[in-house]
Parts: sequence; C-alpha cells; structure tokens
Amino acid sequence: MLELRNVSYQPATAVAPVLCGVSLSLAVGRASLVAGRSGSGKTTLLEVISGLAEPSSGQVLWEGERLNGRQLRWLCGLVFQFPERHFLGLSVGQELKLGHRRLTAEEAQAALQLVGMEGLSLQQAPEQLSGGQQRRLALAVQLLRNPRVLLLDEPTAGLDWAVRGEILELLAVLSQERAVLVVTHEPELFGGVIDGGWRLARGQLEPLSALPTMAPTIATPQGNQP
Ligand SMILES: Nc1ncnc2c1ncn2[C@@H]1O[C@H](COP(=O)(O)OP(=O)(O)OP(=O)(O)O)[C@@H](O)[C@H]1O
Repeated sequence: MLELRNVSYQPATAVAPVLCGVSLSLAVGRASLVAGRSGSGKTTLLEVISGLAEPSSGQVLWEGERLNGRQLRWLCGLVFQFPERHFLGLSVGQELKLGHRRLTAEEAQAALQLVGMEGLSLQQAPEQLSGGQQRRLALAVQLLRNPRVLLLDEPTAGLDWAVRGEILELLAVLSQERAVLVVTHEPELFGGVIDGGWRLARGQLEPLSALPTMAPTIATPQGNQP
C-alpha cells in the first residue's frame, strides 16, 4: 500500500502551495482515480507520488515505511500525458531498450504482449504508430521496470472512443497486480473500471462517493439526430 499523509507541496517558483495537506492510500490490486479541472494540481500530485518532486511537508510511505525521492522513483512508473512527446528511441525496439540495454527481442516482444501489441515490429518508428499504440508503447516501457505503483496522467486524452475503450480494458488488467492511479479531468469515462477515488480542488482531496457516469447514449440512425 502506498500512502500519502498530510502532504503539501509548493514549487519554489509558485506563489502558493499546489497541494495542501493531501492524504490518500493506493492498494495493490486496485485502480483509483483523482479527478480535477485543468490546473488543479493533478500532474503535480503524480510528480510528488513518483518522487520527481519533493513534498514541502508530510510523508509518502510504502508498506508503512517512509521513502525518499530515489526510492519512490524506483517504486513508481509514471506515464505522462501525451507520452509520445517524450519518446527518445528511433524505433520501438530502441524505446523499449532505454534503461534495459540487454533486453532481448523475446523480452521486448513479451513487454509488447503485456499491452496487447504482440508481433509489432521492433524496427517500426514510434511516431508512425497510432495514438493508442503510442500510449501502449509508453506503458510497455514502464511495465518493463515492473513498478508496484503505476501512475497514469490523463491516459485517455486525445484518443478516439474505440481506442479509449481499449485503454480502459488494459487498465483493468494492469491493476490486478499493481496499485494504479489515474488522474483525469473526465472521470465519467472510467466508471466500471475504477472503483473510486477523489476530487482535487484548491489543493485538497475530497473522496468521490461514486464515480460520475456517462449519460446513456441511444443509437439513432444517421440523419435522425436532433
Ligand atoms: N514548478 C512550478 N512552478 C510554478 N507553478 C507551478 C509549478 N508546477 C505546477 N505549478 C502550478 O500548479 C498548478 C497545477 O498544475 P498541474 O500541471 O499540476 O495541474 P493539472 O491539474 O495537471 O493541469 P492539466 O490538467 O491542465 O494538466 C498550476 O497552476 C501550475 O501553474
């Protein structure tokens, strides 16, 4: 279990704290969500959890032990919003090998299989992949590290409906063996996949009693739309 206890964070260049006394716990085998508007501090929260930013006060614990930033960076895998902007490799194989120099072709394929892309050519250029494939590649890169905590920043942003569905299915599988936290401004998309979570506003978390759900859509023949 990963726990944040009363964590506050004010970046050196910010005039006010972004996080004010945030507490949450993330259990292995469960996917949770933090909903919040643009600018509410969702990405900042992930940076604090993953050890990329040091809390101004409060504690981050794993299995009851307080961890420093380096330990958190080992523990957590963070997939950025639009991870395709951060690809460094010239090919899928190179991208997977970053940090795993001795990765064999079989191990690379096993990582791709985990994200439903088995058989993809390791020679393919990442920028030639579809948006959904690029998200999956970024996930595969993180999964190679086998993080106990997987943090996903707006994993459905910018994807079409079909691809969003694929990502949600993948999320359900990945959360079986890890603690997963999704931050999103569209929590209604995750109903049925994520059990619960919090809303982040004014630097503080409030529990979400139930995930907001999408209004049911009724298929109408084209041309009959209001
Ligand atoms: N290093 C920093 N220096 C100054 N301000 C910062 C810094 N990091 C974050 N902030 C401020 O904290 C606030 C929250 O930013 P953050 O990117 O975490 O929000 P967000 O909820 O992820 O937004 P979005 O959904 O648009 O990505 C913003 O107002 C931002 O300007």
